[in-house]
Amino acid sequence: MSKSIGFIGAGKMAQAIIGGVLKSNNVAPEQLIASAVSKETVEHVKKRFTIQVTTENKQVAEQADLLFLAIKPDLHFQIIEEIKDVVKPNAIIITIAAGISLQFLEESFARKIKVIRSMPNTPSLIGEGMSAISANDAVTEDELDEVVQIFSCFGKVEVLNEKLMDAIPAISGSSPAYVYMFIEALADGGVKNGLSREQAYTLAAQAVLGAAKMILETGKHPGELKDEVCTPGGATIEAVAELEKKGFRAAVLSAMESCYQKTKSLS
Ligand SMILES: NC(=O)C1=CN([C@@H]2O[C@H](COP(=O)(O)OP(=O)(O)OC[C@H]3O[C@@H](n4cnc5c(N)ncnc54)[C@H](O)[C@@H]3O)[C@@H](O)[C@H]2O)C=CC1
Ligand SMILES: O=C(O)[C@@H]1CCC=N1
Repeated sequence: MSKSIGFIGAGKMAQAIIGGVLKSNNVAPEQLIASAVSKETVEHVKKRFTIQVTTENKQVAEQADLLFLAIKPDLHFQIIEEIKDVVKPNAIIITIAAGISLQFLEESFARKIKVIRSMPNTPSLIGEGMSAISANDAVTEDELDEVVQIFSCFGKVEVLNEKLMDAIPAISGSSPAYVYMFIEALADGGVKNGLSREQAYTLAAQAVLGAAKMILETGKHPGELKDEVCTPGGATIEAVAELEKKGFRAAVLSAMESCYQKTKSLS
């Protein structure tokens, strides 16, 4: 990959993608450029990743073949106004924002332009991201393959019909937050039972990682894997019964519904 990759916005998610792309060794730091408003942020990003940085969004837009809009949803219109006349004619614009549709991007640029709607997540930083992407019809198959390759540098990627994109924050974009809450709660329980904090985080996080990998690598149904842990008359089924009584699954579904509705309201 020899193209220039630009990021307008250099916050948490942009840095996770930059870190993941560089970790893959498929892209050199000189190919990346990022802009942010504050000098502190650009200096921090430069020091952390040794990529090009600027406080001028137009400089990124002029240079990038693949241009990530890594800004809050409500800033898209304003920033597209700022850059739309200097974006390269064949550039592919990739938003990572919740709720920003392909139609909104096309209309904001007010011309036929190659646009991709994506929803990554923060584990991209360590190459374990999960992203979903959707392209408009101006993006060719070869270009989409190239974008998939970039996203694959920092994790798994699914190409979806855009009508499913509002569902993605709830299941994989935002869900690391709920998983961290679960790990924190597991660790609190471990500490309550006498483990050190450090031991508790290691034990809890590795159990979650291992359980997730069992689903991906064995292809077994999560219910079957759960049943394998529950010894008849044993300790696990007591915990499972308590989680059911306290509405664990219902709480997750209800949280996801709130996330989905909020995502839809952002569009
Ligand atoms: N944090 C997460 O886990 C995920 C976030 N996203 C999406 O990523 C986007 C950014 O979110 P975060 O990185 O979490 O936020 P953040 O607040 O960490 O980063 C936002 C960045 O935008 C920059 N910015 C603000 N105004 C600007 C302007 N006028 N010109 C250039 N840059 C400007 C800020 O300097 C900052 O670097 C959001 O749209 C969010 O929906 C998507 C998936 C996961
Ligand atoms: O909280 C948000 O709106 C973004 C979208 C997915 C993760 N963070």
